[in-house]
Order: sequence, then C-alpha cells, then structure tokens
Amino acid sequence: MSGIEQIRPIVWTIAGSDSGGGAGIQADLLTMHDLGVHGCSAITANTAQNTLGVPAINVVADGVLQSQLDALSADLKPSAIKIGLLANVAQVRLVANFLRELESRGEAVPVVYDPVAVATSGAQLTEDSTGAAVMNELLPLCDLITPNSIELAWLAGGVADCAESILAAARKIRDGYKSALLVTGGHGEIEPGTTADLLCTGSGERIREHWLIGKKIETRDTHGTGCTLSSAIAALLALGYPLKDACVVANAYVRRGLRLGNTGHIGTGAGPVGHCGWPTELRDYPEVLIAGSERARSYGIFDISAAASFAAEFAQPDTTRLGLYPVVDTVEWIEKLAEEGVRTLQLRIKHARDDLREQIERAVAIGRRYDLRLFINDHWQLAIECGAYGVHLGQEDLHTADLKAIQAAGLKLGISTHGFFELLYAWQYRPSYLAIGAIYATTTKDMSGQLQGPQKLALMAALLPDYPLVAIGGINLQRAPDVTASGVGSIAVVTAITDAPDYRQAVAQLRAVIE
Ligand SMILES: Cc1ncc(COP(=O)(O)OP(=O)(O)O)c(N)n1
Ligand SMILES: Cc1ncsc1CCOP(=O)(O)O
Ligand SMILES: [Mg+2]
Repeated sequence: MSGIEQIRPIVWTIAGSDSGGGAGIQADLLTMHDLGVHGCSAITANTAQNTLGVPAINVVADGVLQSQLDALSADLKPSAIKIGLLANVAQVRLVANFLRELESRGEAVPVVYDPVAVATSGAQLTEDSTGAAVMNELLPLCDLITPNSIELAWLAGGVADCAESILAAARKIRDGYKSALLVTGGHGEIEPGTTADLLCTGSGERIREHWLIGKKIETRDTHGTGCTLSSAIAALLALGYPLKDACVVANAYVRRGLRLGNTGHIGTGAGPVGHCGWPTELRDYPEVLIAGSERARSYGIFDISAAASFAAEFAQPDTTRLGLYPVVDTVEWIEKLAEEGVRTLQLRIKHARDDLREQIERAVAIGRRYDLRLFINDHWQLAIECGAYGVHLGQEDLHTADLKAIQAAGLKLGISTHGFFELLYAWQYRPSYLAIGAIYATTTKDMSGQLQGPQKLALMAALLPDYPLVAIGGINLQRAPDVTASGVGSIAVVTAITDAPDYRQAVAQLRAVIE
C-alpha cells in the first residue's frame, strides 16, 4: 500500500451473510457504498434467509473467519470496523483477539458493534451463551454498541421495555464499559406514533444521555435497519465524523431509507429498508430531546432545574440573511463598522473589565443609532438590562443562562453549534439564528477537533434552507465564496476585518461577496 493514496476510506464489516440481500453483510456493503467508503467483509455465518424468516444459520469455521481477517489486514487497512452477527463464544473470542492484536500493533480504529441476537422477524441468531463472552471480552474493545431494546435486555439482564427500564439497563452497561451506547427504539413506542433511540456517551460524572426522537414511519420494509444503522455509523466515523454526529446522520440515513423504501416491494414479508443516499432533508433527522422540556417527562430525563430556564421560539430577525457579521471586542470597532454600513455585529468581550456594563450600554446606544442587529456575546444578564438587540450563546451556556428571561425581554438569541448533533440540539430552541463553526482553522480561538470544512457546512445548511444561518471560523476574502456557496446567509469574521491592513476595504470586499 505504501505510496498509494487511498481515495475512499476502507471499512470492514465482520458479520453474517443474508442470502435474501436485506440485512447483514449485504446491507452493510450497500450502506458503505452509498456513504462513500469502500466496504470489505469477513463473513461469520451464511444465513439461509428471505423476507419471511431465517431457516438456517450456517456458521463458518473459526479458520474460515480468521483467514478472511488475515487477508484483509495484510492489504486493506480499515479506518473503522463494524461487527454484526457473532454466532458463538468462539467467534466472539476470535474477533476480540484480533482487535487486541490490532491495538497492540498501534492499528486500533473505531469499532461499532451491533449485537445481532434477534432478527426483526423474531428469529434468534446467536447462541445464548455468547452474551457473557460479549460482555467480558468484546465490549471493552468497542467504541459504540448499538443494541435494540431486546438485545439491551439480553446484555444487561432483566427487561428494557419502557423509558425508565431502558435507561436503567443502559446505565448498567455504561457503568462497566468505556463504549458509548445507542439503543435503537424501532421495536417499541414510548410516545404513541414515535420511535426513540437512546444515545449514551461519556463516562463517570460526564455521562450524557440523549433521546433521539422521530415520527414512526409506517412501512413493511424494515429488514436490515440495525445493520444499516451500525454500518452507516462506522462509515461516517471512517469519514472523520465525531461519534454523536455519526449517530444522528446514520439515524437520518435509516429513516430516509424507511420513508423512501425500494422501488416496489421485495419479497412477500418484511422487505429490506431502502438505501437512498445522503439524508438531505431535516424531516429524516431525529429531534434531540432537551431535559428541560415538558416532553422529557415521558422519557425519564426531565430536569426540574433545566425546566426553570428552558424556552423555545425566540424572536426572529427581520431577515434570514444576516450578511457580513463582524465579531469585535470594543465599542470603538462597533462604531467604526456601523459607519461603514455593516448591519449585523457582535460585541465579544472576553477579558474581565470593571466597565463592562458601560461598554455594553455604549454599544447598545450605537446599535440604536445605526439600527444595528447588535448581539452581545456571553453577558446575557447585562444584555437584557441594557436592552440589547440580541445575545449570542455557546452550547455550554444553554445550561446556565436563563433562556426564559432572554425570551421574555424580547431579545434575539444566536447559538453556536459545531456539527450535526449540536445543530439538531440547538434547533430545538428555535433560536433567532444558528451559527456553525469553525469552518476553517482559526488563530482567534482554540477550535481544534471542531473544524467543519465547507462541504460539511453545505450538508448542514441544506437541512435548514430558510433559516438564518451564520458560518464562522477562519473565513477570509479568499474563502468567502466557498462559504456563501453552502447557502448560509451570513458570515461572521474577526481577524479578516480587525487584522486587515485597511478595514474599510476589507468590509467592502467581504460585503460584495456575501451580500
Ligand atoms: C456568530 C458567532 N458564532 C459563534 C461564536 C462562538 O460563540 P461561543 O461558542 O459562545 O464562544 P465564544 O465566542 O464565547 O468564545 C460567536 N461568538 N459568534
Ligand atoms: C469566536 C469563534 N467561534 C468559533 S470560531 C471563532 C473565531 C473566529 O475568528 P476568525 O474569523 O478570526 O477566524
Ligand atoms: Mg460565548
């Protein structure tokens, strides 16, 4: 491989073959191809299957499985691995050993394990005794496991058939393992007419639980949804998506496949889910439940203190296209840029200063004089007290700021997001605008690990074509055309203006591109 650049990342699926072409290896390879990675397979069992059931599970010999893994690792190095059906304890051990070897050679990659124990048809696919081996040997090597609620109960012991018992079973697994958990909810309805997946990430004190909720899609063709979901996540991880983003995009990919299906039914039973390309429509994406919302009561995560300050539906700006949006740290800059005809501005004061209130009061007064859309970063109480046009908050501020008070005062609200998950999360607040960043590397703020790039920006912007969106981070005159091509109506910049040799010229040139 040396010297040859791989254009498409490689993803392996270690799973069972479905002779009916709807689930297992077949669904995995369709998904991987659809999402732009090259799929390789190591087959654990040749199941005899159709859309009606599973007449036989023909488990491959250990040597057959091992030889496939060895052949792949000699040539086709993976960027992520998806594991599906492991038919017995010996296969669990073999795969676990193989993963440990990869780790010891410094070749570890993200591993997504879909513990395929029961097919959608109800057929049992793995020996009962594999549960303990999975827990002891495989889970410690996985980054994410994606059980359905039946498989969750199988792994954790007990039942997992309502929000509280699913949360309890998930916590039991999370207590012992580093792996994140995505419990798929296609088999039950916590709220009538909806499906809900539980995403658990982090560990110890920082464990995070999110319900991803979608309208139930009425279709007969649900075969292979679990395989499709887990291989989509592996593909997205290989493409460099962070775990939570990979989970929500994969959820949308499956929901799109359920909604659009195949052209005509395949088979006489539960046909395969469709594989219909990148999910470009918001309606396929899940809602991310917010713990302060009333709805969270049904899902066992209602937080009374979060509810005290939770609000949604903020005042909308007069336009969805906010144009050039300089972010500056002094009142003097606000005035100079207002003079140049800039309409959207942010005062972002990061250093403690005694005259903060006075600065904000002065900025607000200039804002009124020039009819600016002036947002105050961070200092939401002072923004309310001084009667500012709006406030800009980061994700972490959403848990501490009094959003009810901001809304009641009639202030506009902008929220920072970094990727698909945060975009969907912030969307639940229906803010006045959503900012997406950092698009490029920037020296203004440490955004390492949060770079989006213009292509991903365009994929996110496509979800909210009529909503005020702002792109920020490392944007300058040269990059601005690629950013505006994504469809966002506003570009926020710091250094492209404040460090420009001639800020007036920079404003004029940037406005010419953006507005
Ligand atoms: C328009 C816009 N987008 C994003 C940010 C970043 O805000 P935040 O996440 O609150 O981080 P700090 O700016 O406070 O460091 C922004 N200020 N403006
Ligand atoms: C505040 C902030 N939030 C995300 S990136 C960024 C800095 C943008 O600065 P610049 O335009 O100089 O890259
Ligand atoms: Mg802030």
